[in-house]
Amino acid sequence: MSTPFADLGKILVIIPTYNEAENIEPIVRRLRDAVPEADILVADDNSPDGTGDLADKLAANDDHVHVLHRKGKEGLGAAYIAGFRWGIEREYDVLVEHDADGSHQPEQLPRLLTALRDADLVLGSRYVKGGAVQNWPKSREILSRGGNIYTRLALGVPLKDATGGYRAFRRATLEGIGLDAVASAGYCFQVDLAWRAVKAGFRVVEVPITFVERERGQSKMSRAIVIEAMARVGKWGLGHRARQLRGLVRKG
Ligand SMILES: Nc1nc2c(ncn2[C@@H]2O[C@H](COP(=O)(O)OP(=O)(O)O[C@H]3O[C@H](CO)[C@@H](O)[C@H](O)[C@@H]3O)[C@@H](O)[C@H]2O)c(=O)[nH]1
Repeated sequence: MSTPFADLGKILVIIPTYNEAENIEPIVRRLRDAVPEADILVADDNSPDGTGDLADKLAANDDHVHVLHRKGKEGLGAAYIAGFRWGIEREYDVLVEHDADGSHQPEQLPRLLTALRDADLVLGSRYVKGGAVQNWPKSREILSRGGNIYTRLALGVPLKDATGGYRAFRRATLEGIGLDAVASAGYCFQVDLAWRAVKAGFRVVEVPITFVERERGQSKMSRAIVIEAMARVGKWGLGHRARQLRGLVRKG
């Protein structure tokens, strides 16, 4: 039987988890309902609350669900890189990033996949027309909007939401940007990948999503993650501007 996204090939949704015991079952169920042909990979960093065991139980009852057990908490970026490698080895054609906590709505995944037909990377965007955030503390929204302004100024990327984490990649995009070179551990990993894709000339498209603040469990956002992002993006920006300047001098 043909499925709505059969033309895109094999789809893998990667869910990184650290202490998401209350969230993992409902999010997997919603994803399975929203896009039944997609496989799911839970990339768990040995969560003390038993998320990995719960994911194993889901996998035991559903061939579409898989679990990657990692040895300990190494950050969101490292968990995604491991998940991407797992999916690339198994020749998935589309690899999706998806939070476990309900911030990303599985029901909006068809929108991202539809847009991927004419793109190499689709970013779920809170800050394009039609996008939104729901129930976020004002401080978090200011941090997120500020982070995106900082990114645009530093790197000159024409993206409204380069920090968001709801995305669909073609396998060729991940292969083309070279995962070996990605060193960001925390959420700045999102900027890192988007920027590399833009620089490499891939078609990057933003589609509106509604990001909903989690109801259960806790965000892993920390001061260290913010500092890593500011330092790395600032450093990349300086390098980028220096290269531009050298180019101008050479031309002049
Ligand atoms: N395996 C693993 N998973 C992790 C880790 N840190 C966070 N996660 C998982 O990554 C997802 C997002 O983590 P949260 O801590 O809930 O993220 P957030 O603060 O809501 O941040 C979200 O929005 C940011 C932009 O505003 C995004 O940059 C970020 O990627 C994420 O989507 C959740 O499924 C969480 O369990 C880690 O070290 N290891």
